[in-house]
Amino acid sequence: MKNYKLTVLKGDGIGPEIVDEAIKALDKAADKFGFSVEYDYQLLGGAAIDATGVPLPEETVNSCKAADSVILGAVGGPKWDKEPGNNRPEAGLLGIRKALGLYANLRPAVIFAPLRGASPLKPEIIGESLDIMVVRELTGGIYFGDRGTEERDGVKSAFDTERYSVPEIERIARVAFDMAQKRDKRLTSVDKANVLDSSRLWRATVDRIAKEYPEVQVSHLYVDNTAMQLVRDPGQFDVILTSNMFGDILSDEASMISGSIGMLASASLGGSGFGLYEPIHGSAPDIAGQDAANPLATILSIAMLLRYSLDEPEAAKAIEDAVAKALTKARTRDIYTEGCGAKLVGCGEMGDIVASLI
Ligand SMILES: NC(=O)c1ccc[n+]([C@@H]2O[C@H](COP(=O)([O-])OP(=O)(O)OC[C@H]3O[C@@H](n4cnc5c(N)ncnc54)[C@H](O)[C@@H]3O)[C@@H](O)[C@H]2O)c1
Ligand SMILES: CC(C)[C@H](C(=O)O)[C@@H](O)C(=O)O
Ligand SMILES: [Mg+2]
Repeated sequence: MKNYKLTVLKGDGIGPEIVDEAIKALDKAADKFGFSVEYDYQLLGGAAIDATGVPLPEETVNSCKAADSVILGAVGGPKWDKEPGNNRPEAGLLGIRKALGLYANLRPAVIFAPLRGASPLKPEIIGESLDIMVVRELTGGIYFGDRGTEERDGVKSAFDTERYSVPEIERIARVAFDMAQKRDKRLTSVDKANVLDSSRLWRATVDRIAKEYPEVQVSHLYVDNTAMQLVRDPGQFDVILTSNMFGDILSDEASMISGSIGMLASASLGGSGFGLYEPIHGSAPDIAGQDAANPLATILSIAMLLRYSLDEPEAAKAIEDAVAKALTKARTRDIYTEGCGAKLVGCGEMGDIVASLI
């Protein structure tokens, strides 16, 4: 029997609640499809600061490097907001992405049919279906450029630098083009080339890589226009290729079209089979500990893990099908609407229902 070794980083806030439900689904899928999973639980973020003084302990990095892949909940919360920038929980998250070389972040925004009424967009705007893949560069750009705070002549200032090299753009562009080639063959590269040098290099590099993929139809949009187009006509997008910060912002926007940020999964990959799987949302301190969080983004991240890293496509599909079925029976608060026909449940019950349907 195949045995997979996974490092699990529950993190903070709702992190432990949603990860527990995701593990339930994975264990059920393992039973059903005949493989086993070993978990190594490690600390990241605020939980790691409390226990060790730093958001990314070396033991965590070592465990992740020795694992087949990593499952992550979310990090951060008001308790640690006063930590210096390089010791915040979020610095731990950026640190683990960088340490593992996970430069490609896939964030699929799909709408499950039962949730059409939960989307803030009108049905005629959503159209028949919605299936957008945001490909976000994850280990470069302004998140990792030179930064600092300084004071001159009594005036304080701070700066962060957006910097991209040609090889960084080339490798993320290839991920997005490969993805588009397997999907509807439409790729939109999003930048701010009317203002930023880094975006002009991005655009020129994407155009050069595009020549390797003659079947893929490429367009370029400015990020401000993209934010508007996503709610005007989301169906125009297939694959969106963009930088670290623009991808962060646009994927939160795209998530809402699918009904809730609690629905959007993600895979962070580095060119090998190894990956880190996490929901795109944060630690939601406002609902932590209330059994109110939607665990489906994390459960759907497990489906991505099974598909992209563990090569268990049938188990992945079984989880996605179970989520689709579960949505007709039960909903957490964020996706519940009056008259939807499903019952209002907490995080734990939602996880139980999904697991029972696998
Ligand atoms: N990947 C990560 O670990 C990650 C991502 C984003 C934010 N954060 C951190 O999380 C903390 C809170 O940030 P924020 O409030 O801006 O973003 P957030 O995503 O945590 O929450 C935004 C809103 O969405 C709701 N929400 C999020 N996930 C939900 C879920 N699964 N089910 C139901 N509702 C959900 C929250 O209740 C909140 O109202 C901050 O410390 C931030 O830095 C971490
Ligand atoms: C918490 C933060 C560092 C993180 C990011 O900006 O990448 C989050 O918003 C995300 O989308 O995963
Ligand atoms: Mg984000």
